Amino acid sequence: MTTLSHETVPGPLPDASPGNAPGDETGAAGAAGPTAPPVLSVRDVRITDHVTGREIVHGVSFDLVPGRTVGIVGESGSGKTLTCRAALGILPPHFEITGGSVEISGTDIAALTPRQWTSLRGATISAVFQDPASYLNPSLRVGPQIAEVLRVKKGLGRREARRRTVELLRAVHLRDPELVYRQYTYELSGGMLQRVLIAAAICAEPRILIADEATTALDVTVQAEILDLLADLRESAGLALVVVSHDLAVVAQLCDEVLVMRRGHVVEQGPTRTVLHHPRHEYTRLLIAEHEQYGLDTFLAPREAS
Ligand SMILES: Nc1ncnc2c1ncn2[C@@H]1O[C@H](COP(=O)(O)OP(=O)(O)OP(=O)(O)O)[C@@H](O)[C@H]1O
Repeated sequence: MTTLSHETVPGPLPDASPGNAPGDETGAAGAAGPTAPPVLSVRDVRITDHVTGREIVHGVSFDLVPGRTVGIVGESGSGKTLTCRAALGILPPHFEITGGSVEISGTDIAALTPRQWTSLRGATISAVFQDPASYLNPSLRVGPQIAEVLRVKKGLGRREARRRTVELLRAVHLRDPELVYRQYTYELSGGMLQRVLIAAAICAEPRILIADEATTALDVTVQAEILDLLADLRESAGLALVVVSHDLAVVAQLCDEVLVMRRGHVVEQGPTRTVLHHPRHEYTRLLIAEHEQYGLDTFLAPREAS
């Protein structure tokens, strides 16, 4: 992994993902290149809320290959999280995929048994969400919670699981991993917690990581570090990433392809640069205009000249 740097900070003006040469509209090839078979294939997915009988997500499609990143942006309530939860097999109880399909490493998830889901989650597809505290048990030290996942998913013994957990905590750039291992969530800052959660999400070496607003609650500098970390993991482990964000700057920094969602529809989709430089849909233009006040224009301007 590379050293994390505050210089890549973001805020709002990062460049697209590291493998992208200027003008390369196809984006980073990452570990496997764009022609590798997709690890995640979402085809015209529709999601219905059975309480209201209404379709909430009206057809989302994308393919994700190792080492690449797909971004999903859009206003609150547009269906970004539901789409991710559908791919993870964790839709809220009264929601259901009512059209299309999701394939993980070539397997249609509709055919998976609960037992198969259990072995797939964490080991093949994993996720980091916005609120770390809600995914870690506050009454247990954080290290043993990750070690437990390693024991279950990787069959490691107690001592080896502990050793590997400390290694993972170091890999996500926590300064004193031995100490963090023994700490409780309330003892950690937001940025530290988010790193712990990333360590937990990647501990079983998944091929796909979904980061749903994973940096939203963090200040700009910590957000930059976490984004760097995700980019590092993508490069070093060939992770395929799905990044959900309301922040176009985050998407500009990390994603090869972007989907713009509004009210359950994908209104625009394509290589990140094409979408950000030449938005075709009025709503995408609006999103970009909203970001310009934070400096996305300085990201866009040099590219327009190239
Ligand atoms: N557990 C739930 N129960 C009831 N309605 C839900 C639930 N989860 C999502 N919804 C509804 O489904 C729609 C899509 O929600 P979703 O969480 O996918 O949006 P989102 O784009 O991720 O929004 P945000 O950016 O605020 O997270 C919204 O109208 C939301 O209110």
